[in-house]
Amino acid sequence: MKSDVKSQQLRTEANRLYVHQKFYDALLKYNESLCAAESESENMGLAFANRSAVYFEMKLYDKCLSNIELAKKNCYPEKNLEILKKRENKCLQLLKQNDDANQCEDFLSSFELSYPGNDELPFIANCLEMEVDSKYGRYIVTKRHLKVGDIVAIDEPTFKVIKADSRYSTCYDSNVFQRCGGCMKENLLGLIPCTSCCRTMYCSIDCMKSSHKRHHKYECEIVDELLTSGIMHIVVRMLLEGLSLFDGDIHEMEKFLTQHTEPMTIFNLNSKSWKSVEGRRKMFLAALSLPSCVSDEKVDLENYENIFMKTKKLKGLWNSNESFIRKILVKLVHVGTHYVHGIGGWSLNQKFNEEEPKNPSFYQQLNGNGLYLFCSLLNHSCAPNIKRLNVDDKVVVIVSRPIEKGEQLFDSYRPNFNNQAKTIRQEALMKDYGFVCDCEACYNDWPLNHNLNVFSEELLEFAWGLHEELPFMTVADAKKMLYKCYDAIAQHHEHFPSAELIVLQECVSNCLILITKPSLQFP
Ligand SMILES: C[S@@+](CC[C@H](N)C(=O)[O-])C[C@H]1O[C@@H](n2cnc3c(N)ncnc32)[C@H](O)[C@@H]1O
Repeated sequence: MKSDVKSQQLRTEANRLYVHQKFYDALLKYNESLCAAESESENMGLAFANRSAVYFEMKLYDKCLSNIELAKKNCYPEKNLEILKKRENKCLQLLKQNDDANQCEDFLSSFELSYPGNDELPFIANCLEMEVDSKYGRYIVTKRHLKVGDIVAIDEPTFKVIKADSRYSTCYDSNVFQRCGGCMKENLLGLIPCTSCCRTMYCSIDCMKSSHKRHHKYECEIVDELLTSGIMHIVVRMLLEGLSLFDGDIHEMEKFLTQHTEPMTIFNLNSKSWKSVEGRRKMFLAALSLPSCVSDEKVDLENYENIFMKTKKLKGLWNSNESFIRKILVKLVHVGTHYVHGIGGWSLNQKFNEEEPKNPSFYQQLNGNGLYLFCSLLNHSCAPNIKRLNVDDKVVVIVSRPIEKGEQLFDSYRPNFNNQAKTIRQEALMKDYGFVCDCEACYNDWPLNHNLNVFSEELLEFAWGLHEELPFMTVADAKKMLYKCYDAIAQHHEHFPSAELIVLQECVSNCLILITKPSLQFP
């Protein structure tokens, strides 16, 4: 429920954080205060104005000006206008002097495909193809030799949701107050609130309108429950976005799905048609075509039924076609449980602390969950030959060991062979994915970390030294070291699995994560 009293309280808390120069936490609180403000209340204007003060301090003059505009348009009290005007003038002067360099960064520009893209799917290298057999089901092979470090796909989520995750954030729900609920993009916390709920913000009116149409009109009243429901949120989101492709008509949706039963994968799609309803329907079909990994009986829909009963709209939907909704939910729960990947990223005020573990991956937080149709086709090996890297909401697929022409690309669904005993890995893979793993690590009983071979003490020392130094390196140095690691892994590949190569692989992961570290850090 929107509440001016709550909004005022939150703004007071934010002001306190601002005074102590805790600008990141202050912005989160101002955003929370904005979300809580009742419509046409001066609390909106005041929160936008105070947010502009934070941006001013951070020398983000463009953002400062746009927030002053928002304050003026949203009931900022006339009597205080002079203060805003002063800030605006100062801002305009300073903007002339220095370019606003601290805009949101385009990390993807550091990552481009290493080979020409597929004609229909330009984000997948044209050397990759899908094959099918009775052992693996569908899988991805390469039609050319791939080198360590090659980028072979930059996959986009077909469906995605923000996740409220308190693990590494300073403020519970911080994702909600720093990412757009529609496109999920980070925009330095310069968001506008949903007009109805207190837990959704957007980067623009366009994102707000499009989200409302696709899912938020159903989710708005139960957004708190959904945000903390884990996989349930993306399952419900997939159903609602699917439904929006049939203008909310569940019977039309059922008719369409009954007529289109042929399995589909991303390789049946053409990215040029993705914005059209026809294209989106095909994407929805591709999501529904993902095979179930465990039996349908294991899916319990009680929580789903409960959540549908919480709002009039969802209850009406459920009651209008319960048997079909149950059927499709079972399918989507399989998809949500076995195919959805976490979307990770850096916080805007994450700093390395000497006392914390020196592993950059520790500093990424979980921002959301996404369904990636290309990555969904990657089978498992306990010794994978690719690595997935989150860049914004995309997944960049990078070759981590040389792959010969005709060989399969393997991801890893579990801890790798060197980090977990074979029996534990195999049991988990059987339980969760229903197959017996006979990857080269399982087949050859490759050892755990402490029993790995060492072929060069010198290289091992170099690798460990780098591992220690990496968290404190600049992004430019991390980029240089990344290529050094790629070269060393390629050069000594025949020694795999050895301690040196395993440590170097971890250095590669850490270098890659460091490259996506935002240069702007809020205090
Ligand atoms: C994420 S999907 C991978 C794509 C899948 N092969 C398909 O046809 O859509 C996971 C499923 O693929 C199969 N799979 C994955 N890795 C495998 C492996 N190493 N050996 C056998 N089957 C595997 C299992 O059936 C598993 O439940």
